Order: sequence, then C-alpha cells, then structure tokens
Amino acid sequence: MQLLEVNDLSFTYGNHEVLKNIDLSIGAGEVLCILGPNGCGKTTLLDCILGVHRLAGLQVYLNGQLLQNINVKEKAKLVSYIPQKHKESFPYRVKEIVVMGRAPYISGFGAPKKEDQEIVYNVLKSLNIEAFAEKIYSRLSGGEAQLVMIARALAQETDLLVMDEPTAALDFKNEGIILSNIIKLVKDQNKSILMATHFPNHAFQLESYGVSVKVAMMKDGEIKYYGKPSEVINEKTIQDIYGVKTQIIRYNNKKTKVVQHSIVSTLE
Ligand SMILES: Nc1ncnc2c1ncn2[C@@H]1O[C@H](COP(=O)(O)OP(=O)(O)OP(=O)(O)O)[C@@H](O)[C@H]1O
Repeated sequence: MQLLEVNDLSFTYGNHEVLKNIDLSIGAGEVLCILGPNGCGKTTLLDCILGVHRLAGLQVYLNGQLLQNINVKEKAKLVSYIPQKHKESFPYRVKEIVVMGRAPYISGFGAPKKEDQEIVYNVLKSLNIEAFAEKIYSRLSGGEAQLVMIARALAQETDLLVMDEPTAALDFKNEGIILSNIIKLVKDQNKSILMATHFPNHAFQLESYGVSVKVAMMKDGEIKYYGKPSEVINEKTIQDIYGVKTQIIRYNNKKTKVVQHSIVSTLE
C-alpha cells in the first residue's frame, strides 16, 4: 500500500481548471519532487492533498484511506506540512512552536505531557538545533526558522511530510543544510516527502545521495514527465516545461562516488 496515492485529480478555481488528471504516488522512504514554472499548480496540488481544498471524488488516499473520510486529528497523524514561510508575531519560544506538532496526540484541553516534551527535545537534537529551544522563534534567521518548521513536523510523528519550496529564501549554506536533513530523514528515519521545488538540481542531489526519488514535472496543471531525475530531467524536458535552454553537466560526486547530474541555464 502506498502512503499517498493520487488518482486522476482535477481541480478548478471557479471555471479556471488548474489541475488536470494528476496521478502520482509515494511509498515509504520515498521523495517526490514537484517541479514546474510559477503558476503551474504546485501549491494547489499540495493543498488538495492536505485537504485545504474540498474534493468530492475518490482522488486522494492517505495510507489507503480516502482523504474525505479522515478526520482532522487523524489526518494530522498521517501527514505534516512544512510551509515555505511561517510568520509568527507572538514571541513563542522554539520549544513552544515545536510542541504544537504534538497537538494531534493531546486530548481536548489537555497540556503537553513529559513524553511530549521529550519528543520535542529529541527532534531538536536530531536536527542539531537543541540549542535553539529557548530562543524566540520570530527572531531566528530564515534557515533556522525552516529547521524549526521541520522539527515541528517531526514532532507530529507522521510518515509523510509535505514541503512547499523548503529552501525558498535560504542562502547557499542553509539550502545545503535543509537538503542534508531531507536526505537523513528519508534514509535514516524512512520518512516520505512530497516537496514542491523550483530547483531541478535538488532532485539530482537527492538521487546522487542514494535517496529513492522521483520527479513530477508540471506544466499548465498537468504532469508532463514523471520518473527518476536522471531519466526525466534533461535539456528537452526543461525546455518544454520552462521554455529555457539549459545544459546538463555530469561529474563524479567525490563524496557519493556516483555520477551526479547538474543543470545550468545557458543564457542567450
Ligand atoms: N485562491 C485562488 N483562486 C483563484 N485562482 C487561484 C487561487 N490560488 C491560485 N490560483 C491560480 O491557480 C494557478 C496555480 O497557482 P499555484 O499557486 O497552485 O501555482 P504554483 O505552481 O504553486 O506557483 P508558484 O511556483 O508561483 O508558487 C495560478 O494561475 C493562480 O493564479
């Protein structure tokens, strides 16, 4: 059974058809990267899967259960969401933000138990950010805040994590830190990740580090190419999707000792 299965999903805003006949699936320990130009429907697709948009038919299954049949609390135990940017005006401490991930396990008006606090500490430790615990979340840098969002999702203990452009607005170093953590989550903890990204090279990098990764390349609300990064991302498909000329470079990744692909745009 797949963790996530999407069958023939179409979605319209008013009479604007934004998603057309989307099929995809994610199993345990797999990553699916959604690639595609601005406005092609990536966020709408994530929102349909998260249940933000109401669906009427039999299109989305989480852990074998039809999305509409899962109540909010149960859904929060199956899938967690890591937003692109998260603004928090109240001066919460990091540990308070992360403990919010425990909400589906806390009953009614109950407070987090010792066990919840331990889980929070353990996830902060697993991401090497335990030193942030007492810091005020809204004062963190973009990269630090993104790690805290990942920590909150891990505290939620779901097998599937949905990320909307997890490295948007991050500098080169922080982008690498987030990607390494994604690799660890999948390889060490068998997590599954659905992520929208603007960077085809992210998919190549995950592949070269031995992650089981696929890409869905979208254009105008449709998935036009679907498969392993090294099999579907190339000069032709990128030209079709984004309308830009590129060149794929292949080189030996000294760390992984495998041939890694990288795509660069060739400016005209
Ligand atoms: N709430 C809405 N009501 C009407 N149209 C919307 C709404 N949200 C998005 N759209 C439209 O749906 C299309 C897909 O938008 P979406 O945000 O899913 O694209 P995206 O691929 O995530 O874009 P980006 O890469 O810029 O984040 C766009 O044409 C957008 O204008």
